[in-house]
Amino acid sequence: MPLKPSAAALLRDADEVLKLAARSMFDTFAQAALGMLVVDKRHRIVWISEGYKRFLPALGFEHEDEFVGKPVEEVVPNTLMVQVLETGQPMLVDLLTNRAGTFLVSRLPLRDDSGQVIGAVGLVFANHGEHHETTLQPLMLKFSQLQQDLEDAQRLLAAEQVKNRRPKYTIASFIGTSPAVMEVKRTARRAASSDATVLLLGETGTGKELMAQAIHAASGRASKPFVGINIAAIPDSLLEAEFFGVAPGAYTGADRKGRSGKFKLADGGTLFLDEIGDMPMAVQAKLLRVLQEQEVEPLGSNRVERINVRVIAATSRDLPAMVAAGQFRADLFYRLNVLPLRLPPLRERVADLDALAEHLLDDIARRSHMPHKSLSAEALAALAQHAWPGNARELRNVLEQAALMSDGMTLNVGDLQQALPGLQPGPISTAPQHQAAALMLPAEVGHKTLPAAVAELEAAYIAQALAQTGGNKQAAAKLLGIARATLYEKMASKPGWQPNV
Ligand SMILES: Nc1ncnc2c1ncn2[C@@H]1O[C@H](COP(=O)(O)OP(=O)(O)OP(=O)(O)O)[C@@H](O)[C@H]1O
Repeated sequence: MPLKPSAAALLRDADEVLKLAARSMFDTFAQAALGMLVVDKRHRIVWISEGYKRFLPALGFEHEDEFVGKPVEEVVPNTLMVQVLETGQPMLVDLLTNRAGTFLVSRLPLRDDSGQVIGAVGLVFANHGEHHETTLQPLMLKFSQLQQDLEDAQRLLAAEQVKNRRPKYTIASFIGTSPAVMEVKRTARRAASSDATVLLLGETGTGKELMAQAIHAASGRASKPFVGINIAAIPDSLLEAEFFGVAPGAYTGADRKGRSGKFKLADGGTLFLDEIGDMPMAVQAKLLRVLQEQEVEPLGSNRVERINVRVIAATSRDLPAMVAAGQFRADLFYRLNVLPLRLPPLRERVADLDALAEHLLDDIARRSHMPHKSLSAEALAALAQHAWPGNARELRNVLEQAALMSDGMTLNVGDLQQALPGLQPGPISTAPQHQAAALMLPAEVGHKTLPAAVAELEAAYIAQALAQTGGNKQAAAKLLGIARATLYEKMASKPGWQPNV
């Protein structure tokens, strides 16, 4: 009768079997996997299998001894081995993507007799690029298909974004015929015909972004993208990635596949840098280099990419004062200030108020599917009294609220006061009467040509009609016996036209 083994002997045997099993499994995995590596608890690679050596060139290493001994996170981009060491939790199946390719991997912690994590083993089972006859092939094929679908979707999205980046505005969309605006538009047309950097200066809401899009649309780059970036809206720590992009494998998380920066997205077109005065000094130095070299280096890459981008910058801040205070680099300021364009605040071009309000009310009606509402002459006179610190944007908001809250088709001072409680009624100008009086026939003909005299009479006659109809252009056109469009044309052709102010 065979001897019954003692409990102690059984335990010893089991321990032996387990050790043997562990060693044999280790050898089996080392052979079955494409590659295998072992790290110690301080993250250092202590061993790699024969198969793993195939990945070294793609990871940027020629010899095993340059790789072994290094912390794993430094030499294998995007690895999560450190997480396994820190949590002691295995990751049985994961996809790892880095500059060597995409791989199906497993990561297992190694523990000592007391259960302490003393290291980890990483196994590479399948390489997405290679088609091995393995049981994992269906899974990798599925992954391959999904990745292809994702790339197709990204390409479609990028094409859509380029379409959406086409500018919405032209120089004619910048409403206004006051002398200040006519001068701005003339300079903008000149700017559009060159590739020089434009610096748009002006208070908030004066139309800097609109003008940037308009210059792009009138330039030779109109068919290429217009890309805008609001520097004030982006945290300082993310600005560089936003501008210059991120190389694949440089980061984990959302950026692990890399992404293009705004400079690259705007290649061939125009990059609009809004709120340039809010740019941190460290990024200013890098921006200056990109503007001078027309080259960008994505974060985490050691390759520079050539770009061809026209820059339009804008700010509402006093850049020369910031330069004097050491808050803005003088060299960058001079590099940006090639073609400065100052957009006048609304209070300096009250003559445009009527046309701008009319345009904005038209736009508000179109977007909200409401009927078009007009302003009474008193309402317009009251608007002319206001200082408009928020400029056209503030005017738009006031008109939008007033249009929404009022029932009638004509907005009066009371309607506007609901949206802008401090609004004061203003005097209605009697200028047309003065002009009409001044048009009495002179004692002698000669100091004015006939066309000039006719134009003067026409302007005064139109002004008189508008005054009589309380600024209602439809009614004024009727009184004058011309079409409304003709009236607009005539008004637009007269710089500085101030019918009601
Ligand atoms: N001259 C103009 N003609 C027509 N619309 C205008 C004009 N100026 C401004 N607007 C309108 O006013 C709003 C604000 O303009 P925009 O965003 O271009 O101003 P901004 O100067 O860039 O402002 P911020 O400095 O606050 O960014 C927009 O809806 C724009 O279409």
